[in-house]
Amino acid sequence: MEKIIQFQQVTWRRNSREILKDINWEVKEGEHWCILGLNGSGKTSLLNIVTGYNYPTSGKVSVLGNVFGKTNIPELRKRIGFVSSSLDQFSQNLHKEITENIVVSGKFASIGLYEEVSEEDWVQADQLLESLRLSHLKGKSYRSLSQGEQQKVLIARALMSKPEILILDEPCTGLDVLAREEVLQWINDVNERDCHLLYVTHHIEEIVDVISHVLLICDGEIVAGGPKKEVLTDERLSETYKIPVTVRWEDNRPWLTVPKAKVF
Ligand SMILES: Nc1ncnc2c1ncn2[C@@H]1O[C@H](COP(=O)(O)OP(=O)(O)OP(=O)(O)O)[C@@H](O)[C@H]1O
Repeated sequence: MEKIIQFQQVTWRRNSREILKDINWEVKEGEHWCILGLNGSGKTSLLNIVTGYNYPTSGKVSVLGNVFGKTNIPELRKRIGFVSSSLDQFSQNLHKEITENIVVSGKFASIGLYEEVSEEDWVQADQLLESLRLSHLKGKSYRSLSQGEQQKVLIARALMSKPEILILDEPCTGLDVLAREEVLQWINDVNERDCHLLYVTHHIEEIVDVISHVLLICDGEIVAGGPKKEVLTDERLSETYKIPVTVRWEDNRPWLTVPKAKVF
């Protein structure tokens, strides 16, 4: 089985502080991972190594068969889709655009359309919108969409370049309960493509069926990584979140209970 991501004894140091420590992690073909950890635990730093924005201080990294240090990172990045709230920095441009323009722009890693779009690209965007059940949003400006629809459009945009890895960094932040369930169900359904999800969240109940594996990080170190049912235990999550917690499963989805906390 091909390895999609492989970290071997990876550390990442900044200002003489070890932010990631001795990370050993493997994502294999067909696996979809969720990454959990407190604020500042190192999730973004880890993902920035996958996308080549951070370079490991020591250790070995390979992504999609490319060994870091011997590979063309910009070329590799074209094979990785990324949806994060940091896209907000483009929001002024984004809000004016209509759905299909935003989706097709995913081909060029831009927000506005500055390059010639071929007939083929429009057909692909059209097919994508249809297969993702988003055709009804065509012609509508981004600003007129609900937050849930906006998230779906950004994910569709990331899929336009047919990524082999899709990073979703807290895609449900800011959504109300109903919109969140809709987006989660949609992610669950649409992920029948040859694309490996890396899903970051602070809410374990967002670990829907499609996510097969979980990585727990605490203070830059891996607490556990593996099949979700093995990893999401009271003990390991309590260690990750530094507070006693209990997990219960409902319809194959985990939920967290936190005991009454002392508020200082
Ligand atoms: N470029 C950098 N230089 C110095 N320190 C950094 C850098 N990037 C991240 N850090 C520090 O590394 C630690 C881990 O940060 P990181 O953003 O990876 O955490 P995170 O788990 O993604 O947090 P959050 O859930 O809040 O997004 C933090 O203490 C952060 O301040």
